[in-house]
Amino acid sequence: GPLESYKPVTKERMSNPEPENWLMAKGNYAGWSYTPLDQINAKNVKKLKPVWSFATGVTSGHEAPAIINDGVMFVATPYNQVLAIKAATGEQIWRYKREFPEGFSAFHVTNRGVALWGDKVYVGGADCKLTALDAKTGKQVWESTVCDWNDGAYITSAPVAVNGKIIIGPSGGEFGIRGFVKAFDSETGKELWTSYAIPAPGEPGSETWPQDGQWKDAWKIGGGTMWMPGNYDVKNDVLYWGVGNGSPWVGDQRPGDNLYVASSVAMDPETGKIKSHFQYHWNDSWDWAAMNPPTLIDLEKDGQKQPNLISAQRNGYLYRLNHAKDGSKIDFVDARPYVKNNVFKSVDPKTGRPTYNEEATPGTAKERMYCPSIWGGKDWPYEAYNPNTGILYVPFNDNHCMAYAGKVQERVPGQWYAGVEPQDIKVTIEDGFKYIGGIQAIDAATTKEVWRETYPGSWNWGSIMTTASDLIFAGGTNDRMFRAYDGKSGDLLWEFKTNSGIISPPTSFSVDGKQYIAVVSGWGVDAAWVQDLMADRYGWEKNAPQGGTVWVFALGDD
Ligand SMILES: O=C(O)c1cc(C(=O)O)c2c(n1)C(=O)C(=O)c1cc(C(=O)O)[nH]c1-2
Ligand SMILES: [Ca+2]
Repeated sequence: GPLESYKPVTKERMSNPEPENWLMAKGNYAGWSYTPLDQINAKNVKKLKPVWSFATGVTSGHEAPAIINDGVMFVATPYNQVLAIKAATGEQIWRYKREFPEGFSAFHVTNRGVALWGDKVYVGGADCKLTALDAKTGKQVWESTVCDWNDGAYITSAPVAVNGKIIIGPSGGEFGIRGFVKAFDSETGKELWTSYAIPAPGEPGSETWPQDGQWKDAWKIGGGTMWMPGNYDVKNDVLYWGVGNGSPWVGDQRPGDNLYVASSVAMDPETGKIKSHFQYHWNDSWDWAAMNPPTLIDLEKDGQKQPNLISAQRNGYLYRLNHAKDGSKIDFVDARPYVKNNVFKSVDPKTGRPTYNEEATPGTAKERMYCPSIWGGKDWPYEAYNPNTGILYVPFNDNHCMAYAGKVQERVPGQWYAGVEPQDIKVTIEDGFKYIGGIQAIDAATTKEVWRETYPGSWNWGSIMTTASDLIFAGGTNDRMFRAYDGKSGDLLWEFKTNSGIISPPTSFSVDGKQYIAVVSGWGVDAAWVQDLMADRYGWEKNAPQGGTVWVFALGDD
């Protein structure tokens, strides 16, 4: 039956999440994917055993973390389902399910999880809906429309709950969408504001788009979808959000820098106003979205304040930035490649602006080979930051490149509009490659690599979680493994083969003083797409079996 009691989620709790809970996608507003729990440690992690598992009954890629509030777990699945489960025992409390409308399809049918606020659970539907559910019963309280799926937009993101607002951005960067985020009132579902990633003519930044001529309307279909959850600076009340790739991918069909494509933006959560930005690369022509916002860190070394934003971006560079407290500016600090990038000839040490190798910049009817490929040094999976050690853990993919030649496509609402057909993309793997996927541990204070793990036979699509006991947990490989590593040395300490491959972020919680680790196994979407390609071409293992299952682990007796 329904829950008798439920602990409401307040601003105070979201700002300082209790160690026993995992109240939002990345565990805290800063985006750390870190648990303060430390019962499971390097000495005892070998005793980790599954305590329960639960088949969601759904296929397609499961990218939602298990969100936990006071012993209640919420898991979103592809195809518009949400499960509420007793976190310690695996007993189902309720299941919410909503059918897609007739004729609906989306390029990525996946979901990156729920948001919690008050006594409700919020979930985005691929068909452009944002739905509020009663946390006790799973019954719908309100539903609002975020985007128009007939136009090619769809939702995969987890919403972000800030100050009683539910904030979410749709996808559609390959369908000629003009990206945006919207905020809704958590109680009523009333739409409060919309913030576009691409300025309209006359707005600041519009001068970076064609003003006249053949491409003068490029801004209306210019991409820049804001399809991953943002991070939030609670103390200073500033939201940091990521902006995706340019549309079409071919940059010469939208001459100019194209703000705020491939940028991080700082926004006022009250109004959605963009206060400042940093653009990682201008006139994106590589599908190198900057959809993940930087991780907010607070580091001091030798009495010196360190840069307060860090991220491994899809373009293959690791960036450190400094934001003004009030969000009014974002300064470049430094950048270095963490995988091979053959496009950037240099990066201006003052501004961070790259110069390009034209030989690696595709254009209309101009085929060029570039590295990393569209999936980047790192696609959407979350990096993790351990505040005790100052180490950033980056799930990465290296040694992959691709070539394409752009063409002018007519934009038809709802249809593919990348300026190249998917079957004409030529993905190549570097001759004699030793690995593709891996994990890099990077000291945030120096950007020096501390260790790296590499996967000879797999890409890595696994978000990372780090713990107060200095372990990291990650899946992401095609062999269905879920693993624990020593965060300092990178030594593999434990692994467990699940039903399918893991592309959902691991989380941790405790009930009655006992620590658990949760992860959802369920291979699909781009991880599966690229593995099919590797199987055909390099004889890799065929795809991991499909099917979503929630796994929960705890220490056993031996
Ligand atoms: O431009 C966009 O709007 C957009 C959306 C999404 C998505 O919503 O999942 C992906 C991408 N782009 C993308 O470029 C990409 O590589 C990608 C991988 C995945 C995935 O779930 O495995 N989604 C997406
Ligand atoms: Ca994209």
